[in-house]
Amino acid sequence: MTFNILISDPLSEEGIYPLRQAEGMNIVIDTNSTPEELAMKIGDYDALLVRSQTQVTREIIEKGTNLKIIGRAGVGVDNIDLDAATERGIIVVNAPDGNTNSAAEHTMAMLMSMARKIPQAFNSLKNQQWDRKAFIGVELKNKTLGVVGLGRIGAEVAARAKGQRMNVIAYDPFLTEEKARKLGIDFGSVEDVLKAADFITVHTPLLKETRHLINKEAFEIMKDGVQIINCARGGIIDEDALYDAIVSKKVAGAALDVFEQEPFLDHKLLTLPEVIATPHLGASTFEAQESVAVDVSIDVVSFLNGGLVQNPVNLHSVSKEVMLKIAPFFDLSEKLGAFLSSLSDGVIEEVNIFYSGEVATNDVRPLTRNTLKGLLKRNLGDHVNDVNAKFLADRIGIKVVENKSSTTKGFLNLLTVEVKTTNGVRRVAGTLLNGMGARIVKVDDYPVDVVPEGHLLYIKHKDQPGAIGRVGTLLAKENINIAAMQVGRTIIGGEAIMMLTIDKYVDNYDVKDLVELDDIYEAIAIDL
Ligand SMILES: NC(=O)C1=CN([C@@H]2O[C@H](COP(=O)(O)OP(=O)(O)OC[C@H]3O[C@@H](n4cnc5c(N)ncnc54)[C@H](O)[C@@H]3O)[C@@H](O)[C@H]2O)C=CC1
Ligand SMILES: O=C(O)C(=O)COP(=O)(O)O
Repeated sequence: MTFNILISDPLSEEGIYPLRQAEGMNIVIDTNSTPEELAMKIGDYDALLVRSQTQVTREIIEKGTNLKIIGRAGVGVDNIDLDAATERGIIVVNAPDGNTNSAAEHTMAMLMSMARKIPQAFNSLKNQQWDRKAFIGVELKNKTLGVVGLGRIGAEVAARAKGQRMNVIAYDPFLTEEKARKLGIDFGSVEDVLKAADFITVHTPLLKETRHLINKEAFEIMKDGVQIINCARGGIIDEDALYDAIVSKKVAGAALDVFEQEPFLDHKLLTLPEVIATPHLGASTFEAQESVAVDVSIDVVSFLNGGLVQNPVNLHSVSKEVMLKIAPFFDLSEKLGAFLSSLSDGVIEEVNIFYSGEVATNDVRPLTRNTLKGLLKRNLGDHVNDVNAKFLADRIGIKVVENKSSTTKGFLNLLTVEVKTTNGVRRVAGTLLNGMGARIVKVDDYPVDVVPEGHLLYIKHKDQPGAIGRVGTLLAKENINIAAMQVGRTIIGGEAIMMLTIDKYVDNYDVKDLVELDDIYEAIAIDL
């Protein structure tokens, strides 16, 4: 059997050795096609291998009628429409470890070049200027580096910065005090990091939550003269806000490897002398390119030959028998996890999943993985799936416990998920109603009956006349329309909760005025 493989971004020739060596692989390297040309020819291929430049859009995926696997020789999969791939049953694999070191080294190179104005000085010298006054830099020693996103690359950067005798403070939703202590760094909220740092470097994926994480408001709370690095993804920093912050002298320097729109030839940030930049070179070393290409090539060969893959991004792997019995619970389990990821705050330490009733007689591990996927997706993005969710939870240090029982408290089946964080315990329970789909039936100790979909608002309030009216009035002022509402309480006149389904996406900031009301204790936006 012969498989047609298309490589549409430049990959290391040494790295694709596993593909070249495997039998039956017809490899075509074509790195010059326009998106239209790619869409025309993709139907001929079984596998597509890319880096960050090829935009693997829904259109391309839908035209890939023979496509079985997409290999991303690198980390970020934001150039691949994962939903479209999953819908078409196309597995996406990436190479998450191969370029960590290179990206961390590039970040340090950018940090040092920026601090000592090396690119600017070099340019001046090339223009036949011997100018020693214009390029006075700052030392790194004893300065504070703020790291936003302490995953693989962020952690490597933190370790290197300590080698430069810098103090490091980091924020990551999965960073605990204990972990920070072990790494010899400080930890705090995003605000703490932004306020304390002389240099700030971001290392998160580009997600809904991280888009413009560094915006006008963020710049305002930073130290005067702060310097910024982005070697992660364009879009994490709001480029217009960065431009204004540099012009106003709030920000003294910026080192950028990635941009909101790539590639480009002209960029207004590059007109500022404080900005140094590289054209997305973080992973561009011989070592990293060989390593990531080897990793995806091995996965592509293995997958096309019916084997397992090491780095699946969207694979749903359950046996047929298990699938038949538990498949109806997949969506509910993911939504319970997603619900709790919004409801709970603090660092997640433990997840307890209680399976009751008939569902508990099955192997429920795929449901557990799906719950974890829902729970972790908010911070880790779309590369979390039911295959890698447990692995990621383990890696982060989250204890996961499955409990089974026959007691269902009146329901045929009941799934209860409980999350312990550094700030307390939160719980949500759901069931499948015969012929009526999924329902959330309990939030913490409060009974409710809520369809787990769309835009929800959880509000905890004092059970007294007028509370509901005040919430309605305030939401109306914000032009937020209520589509459905549920109230739950355990005792009359005590604490109670409202679960609202609303017509548009809001975040916690949009509903912050609710908690200013005397009888409202919590207001949390939940998007399912
Ligand atoms: N410039 C380049 O050529 C390269 C860029 N990258 C990019 O670097 C970034 C980091 O990559 P890795 O470290 O491998 O990923 P990773 O998945 O190991 O780490 C990302 C970390 O960001 C954290 N995070 C998520 N949301 C957050 C938030 N709102 N605030 C703070 N932290 C948050 C996650 O908890 C996770 O620990 C990615 O965007 C990746 O695409 C990676 C390699 C090369
Ligand atoms: O791995 C990543 O996320 C990167 O950004 C590297 O991108 P590249 O493969 O060099 O186009």
